[in-house]
Amino acid sequence: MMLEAHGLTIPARLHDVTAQLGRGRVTAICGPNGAGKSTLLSALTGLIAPVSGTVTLTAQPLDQIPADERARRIGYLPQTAHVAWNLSVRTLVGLGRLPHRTSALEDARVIDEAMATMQLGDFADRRIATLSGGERARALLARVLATQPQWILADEPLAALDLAHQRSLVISLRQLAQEGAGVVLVVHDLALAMNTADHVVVLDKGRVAALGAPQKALSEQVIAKVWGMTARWLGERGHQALAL
Ligand SMILES: Nc1ncnc2c1ncn2[C@@H]1O[C@H](COP(=O)(O)OP(=O)(O)OP(=O)(O)O)[C@@H](O)[C@H]1O
Repeated sequence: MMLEAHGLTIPARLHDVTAQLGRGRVTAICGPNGAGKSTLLSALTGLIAPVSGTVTLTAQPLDQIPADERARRIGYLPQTAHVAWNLSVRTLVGLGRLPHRTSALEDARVIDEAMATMQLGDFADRRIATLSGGERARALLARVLATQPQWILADEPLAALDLAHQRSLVISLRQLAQEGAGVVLVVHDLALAMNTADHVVVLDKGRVAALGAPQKALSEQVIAKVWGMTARWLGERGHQALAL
């Protein structure tokens, strides 16, 4: 039930990165710009191959898992919100069903559910090009949810969202983790990572700088070393804020 990176190396991007990600929990990948977060996430989906090292899913090398099965098991939300075709929201979300061969009725039920989770009910017939950045981000995430993957790997899924939609997405992602999904998020907001994640991987210049429970991996010492900032955690656990 693990998605594991073993000694991943991609020259100038990742250096000997080893990390174990578990299902049933939310993992945050944090680090400064250029630290290798997006590279690690796409290597974990199998989209880019390391020069050395391997990624395994439940102990099986990712490159030995057929592409359609991989697409069913791992849902990936890239950082860019570019959509090549000006589809309706419902059609876009429906693309998430492509790796499955289920009935139209079942597909429709799952698509409705994914759109409801992302509060897209009113947008079903709208064209993607007419949406705001945050609405588009929610539609792309609904497409990932429509796949019902065991793993959700999302690169900055909260960046374009307003406060209320951030909150509701965090609750949905935590709920999915509770139901057994492995949720892996690239997150810049360290307070969000501290309050939301069960496990944090901190990257710095392509290497793992810290790893573990958020209190440990995002300690004031780690923040000083990796981000070069003097910062102090305030507030109670689960509701912490970072004072700079
Ligand atoms: N396609 C590529 N070819 C070569 N180098 C790349 C490529 N994509 C990214 N890089 C470099 O690899 C390093 C890691 O990039 P990556 O996008 O993984 O960082 P990141 O931590 O996600 O950054 P950010 O917070 O800015 O999104 C950076 O130095 C970047 O310039």
